[in-house]
Amino acid sequence: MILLICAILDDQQLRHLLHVATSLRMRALVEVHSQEEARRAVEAGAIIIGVNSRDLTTFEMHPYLIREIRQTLPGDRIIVAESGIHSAADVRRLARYDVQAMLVGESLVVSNDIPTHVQMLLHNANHTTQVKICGLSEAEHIDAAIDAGADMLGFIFHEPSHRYIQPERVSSILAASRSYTQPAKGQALPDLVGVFVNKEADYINEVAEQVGLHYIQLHGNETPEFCQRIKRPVIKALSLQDATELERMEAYRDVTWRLLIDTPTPDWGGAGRIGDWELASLAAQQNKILLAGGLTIENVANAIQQVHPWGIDVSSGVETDKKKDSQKIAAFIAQVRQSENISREKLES
Ligand SMILES: O=C(O)c1ccccc1NCC(=O)[C@H](O)[C@H](O)COP(=O)(O)O
Repeated sequence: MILLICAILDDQQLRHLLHVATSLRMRALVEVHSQEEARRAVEAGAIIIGVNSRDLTTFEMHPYLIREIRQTLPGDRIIVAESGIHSAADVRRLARYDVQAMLVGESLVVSNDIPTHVQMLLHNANHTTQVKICGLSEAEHIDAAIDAGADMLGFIFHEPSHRYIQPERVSSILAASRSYTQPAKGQALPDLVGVFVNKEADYINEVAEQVGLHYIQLHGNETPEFCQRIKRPVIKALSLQDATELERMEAYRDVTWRLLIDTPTPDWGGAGRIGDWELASLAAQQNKILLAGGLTIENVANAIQQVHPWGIDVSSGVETDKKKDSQKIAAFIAQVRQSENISREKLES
């Protein structure tokens, strides 16, 4: 394998060296550090694209660059995340961006125990469950979610819900969150998810831009065609009534980022009711799903063990009297991580 750094090659050189590599049956890792370089790499025909978070001229780190660049790269390329990969949270973040490989240097060099560090990175790349805390509306609960290691934060833009938050308020509560504005060392910032029910596509795209949402969760009757009009990766919530409905998922597979399996309820979602985990586990065998509906500190370990979802989504289960509860948020996420450690120990024994 050879390394071709986009920043020091013009288009002609890049194409030529890719051609030479292919003719010698070598593979090329084409490294990029901007959207423009990513576009050039794709146009030159690069198959393996490395997104380096480190700016090689200033050595400054841009850990969230990969989130933006990944969304514009075609799904058939092999994506390698490069630089700044230290913690479990860093690796879970990369798993979320569907990168296929990671290139780790510094964190191994400075580690006192390289085998354990490698094991930790691999475990988090392959066996962790993404956690989304949904229905947030106060800075203190955003702090609690980030401190506990939440992977995604959800905001409800559905007016009839008691969890409704005005889009303009999201920026102010994020600005008021100490953990969001000044994350501790080793802490990765979660991605922001906006939850909408049967809203116009233009409105959703506008709110996404205004708030800086990373993902859009569509929780109503939105069709696969509608999902394609959304300018951010879509999480489509589906409430499956029975096994015949598993076919319905297929129509959404190519036009969404993830599917979320929720319990059918008249108010669309967030009702705190457990769904059919057997059905969800069939769905999880076919797709990377988020499991939602009535998850709590008490039942989440069983849910993960039975369903094997890619991620889980909770709202009511981390509330007391219909308000988010920081202690429950922390205990819920701790429970998820503990259940992963138990499964890892089982795998290793
Ligand atoms: O939370 C709401 O009020 C809500 C209203 C309308 C559509 C979706 C809604 N929530 C989405 C979620 O919070 C989750 O995706 C999921 O339904 C979790 O629910 P819960 O059973 O409360 O954990």
